[in-house]
Amino acid sequence: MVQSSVLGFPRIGANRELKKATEAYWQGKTSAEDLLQVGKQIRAHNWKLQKQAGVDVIASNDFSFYDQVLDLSLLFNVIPDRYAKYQLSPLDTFFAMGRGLQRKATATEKAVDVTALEMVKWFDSNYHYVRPTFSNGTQFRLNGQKPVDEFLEAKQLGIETRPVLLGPVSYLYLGKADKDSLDLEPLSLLQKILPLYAEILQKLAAAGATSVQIDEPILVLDLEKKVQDAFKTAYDFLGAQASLPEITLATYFGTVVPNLAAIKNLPVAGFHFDFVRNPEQLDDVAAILSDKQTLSVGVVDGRNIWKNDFAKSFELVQKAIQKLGKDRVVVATSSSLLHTPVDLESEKNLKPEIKDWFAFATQKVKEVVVIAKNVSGDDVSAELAANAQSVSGRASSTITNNEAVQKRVASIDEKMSTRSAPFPQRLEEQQKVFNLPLFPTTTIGSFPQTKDIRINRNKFVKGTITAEQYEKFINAEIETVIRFQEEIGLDVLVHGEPERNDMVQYFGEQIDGYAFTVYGWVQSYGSRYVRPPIIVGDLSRPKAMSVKESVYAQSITPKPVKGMLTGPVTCLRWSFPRNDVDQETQAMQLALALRDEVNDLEAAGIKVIQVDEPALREGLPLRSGAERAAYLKWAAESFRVATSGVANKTQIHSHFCYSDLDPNHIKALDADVVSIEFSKKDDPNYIAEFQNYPNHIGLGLFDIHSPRIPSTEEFISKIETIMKSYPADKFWVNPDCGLKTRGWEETKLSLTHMVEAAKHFREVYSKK
Ligand code: MET
Ligand SMILES: [Zn+2]
Repeated sequence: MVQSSVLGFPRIGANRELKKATEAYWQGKTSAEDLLQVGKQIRAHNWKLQKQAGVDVIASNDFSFYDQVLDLSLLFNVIPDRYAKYQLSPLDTFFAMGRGLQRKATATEKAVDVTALEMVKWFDSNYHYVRPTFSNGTQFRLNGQKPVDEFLEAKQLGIETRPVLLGPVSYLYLGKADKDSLDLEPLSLLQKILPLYAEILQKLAAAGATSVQIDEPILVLDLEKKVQDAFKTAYDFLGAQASLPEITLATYFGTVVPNLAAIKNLPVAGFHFDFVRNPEQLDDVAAILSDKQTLSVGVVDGRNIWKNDFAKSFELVQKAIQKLGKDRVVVATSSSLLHTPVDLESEKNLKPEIKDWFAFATQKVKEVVVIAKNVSGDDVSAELAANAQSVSGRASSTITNNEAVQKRVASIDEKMSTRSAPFPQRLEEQQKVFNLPLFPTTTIGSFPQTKDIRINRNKFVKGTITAEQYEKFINAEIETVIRFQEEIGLDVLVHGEPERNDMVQYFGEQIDGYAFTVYGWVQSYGSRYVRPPIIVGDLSRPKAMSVKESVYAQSITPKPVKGMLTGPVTCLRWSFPRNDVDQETQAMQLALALRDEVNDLEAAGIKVIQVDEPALREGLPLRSGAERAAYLKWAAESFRVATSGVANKTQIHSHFCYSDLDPNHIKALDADVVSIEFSKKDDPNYIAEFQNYPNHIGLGLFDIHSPRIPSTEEFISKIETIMKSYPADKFWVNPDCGLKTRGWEETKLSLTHMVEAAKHFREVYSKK
């Protein structure tokens, strides 16, 4: 029998139980025990679901209350002193590292004030992990035994699982040195951390685990020789330990072929690779296996929602079987299913024709089993026939094709993607319009999405309030936001985005060619989940999408109000894209829709327009080379197509967050002003990288993921640090990102302090 394997299952619960439980705990409404109980229920549910579907290899330790990388930092005691010193419970230390903590002293507890660790994109996905942060003083030791506890929990339910752990080389490589130890090279800690891996694996073996999945996702990156060599050091060490479970070394989201030398001859029981992204790697990877090693063939996509094409998957798995034999091949998901929504069956509003094209995590689990059964010789003819029908139905559907859109994309030329004057000239014309002071202040767009906003939006969606009532409500919200910004003296205002459920979904709903789910949530970071819209066909904009709200906001204030749009690359990346049309084409279709919107905003009197591209970086192909160069070219071009239809005096802003951004990547967008997430980068080298950025830039001054309120002095000292290597005349003052997840109280104070700091520097400079 060919075995079936699922590398990980979404942990948020079918009804976002995890979000509700963690947030209630953070707000002090429930106890730690309550929270732990919810985690236990979700895990049990997920394991049983997979067991019942007939999956042979089910993962454990794929659950986390915040992030699986942060779990490992807690497990290995990689806890910077600024957290450890408060001696919080392990759970609270964990959350403090993930999201920061600011707590006033009480009769029994000391005050706590600490920012979050850096959060970074997980490869090219929209998931974010908390970056392991190492110091010279880090005391590695095991802190609890989460993987063992969860293995035993499943065992008690009668379910044998395969624990999953992020591997030592990837764990270190994805981390960084803390600001007190900048010379520390994380990989130099390998010898210190390997004994901990051995220890936890021994404990797992003692608990009855016969095999483990160790993820080394960095094997799909360009790796220097010393990183490649670290694999041999690490796995030879583990291979030499007595009584460890068998190791399946897993990697995904790309091809492993350029790094094959690093994993050849490693003493592991088998490998897992992603054959959805790179089916062509089969011959090369099969060639390096020793004759006992198994190959887990990832053919069910862990990153998208399209139904598997069984015929294609069989062909690939059969090919693997021909090379290796049935008992050395495992049929698997390409990666963890963390990146897919939980269950398609919850969706009642999708058109049946379209719904038939999708598979969510619960359906993917079944697909893996069907494929394994079929190659094992079991009769699954009914499943095969249904699958073939839906695959061919999608290919020939009229929903997917719009000729007018295809023609317009073909007509895009150089002129459409170039502003009519270079930046210095545009700036001069813009200064005449805006007459902004030095250190102009602005925000990134959204203001707190209060409960009241959500309640009214729901009422409107359900039809219990009329469109007029809803508009009145939204306008009142906009007015509150405008008045507040005027009051504290911000220079370039925003309308606050109260009408938006989500920055991509809001536009997607107004663009033809998209489909939407009701329950299709996917974890983005911590308790923040997104519900990516699905691109099913050619994309076009039937009418203006954002003009009404922007025009209203501008009508009630003399200060400039930014029009706010989500850029083409971000709309693409934060949707589930089509897999039958290339990404460039989808981005250009979106760019044209946005170009019409930008032009409409300008015509309606909006003088500053921000087109956000927070996902620009995550779309970057993981390896350097032709594919990456091509991406950078079309990504920048799509932004310019969207924004180049305006006059010189219209100021185009853009915004980036969530990632290490290379200033060279954003230069080609030619936006007049960009804002980037910056507050958690305590790295002077990173600031210096932006020194020569030609246009204006605002380096984010506070972390909007944390409720923590920085003082005016803190802002001043931050700005001072940045100014050591950054010119004052290009300096914008703004937060890291939008404020939608924050409360009003902290928003008011943080922004007030930020504006005070800007005013301080204006004074200083007016005296110079
Ligand atoms: C993730 S980037 C968010 C940008 C958006 N304009 C906002 O302020 O929320
Ligand atoms: Zn942002």
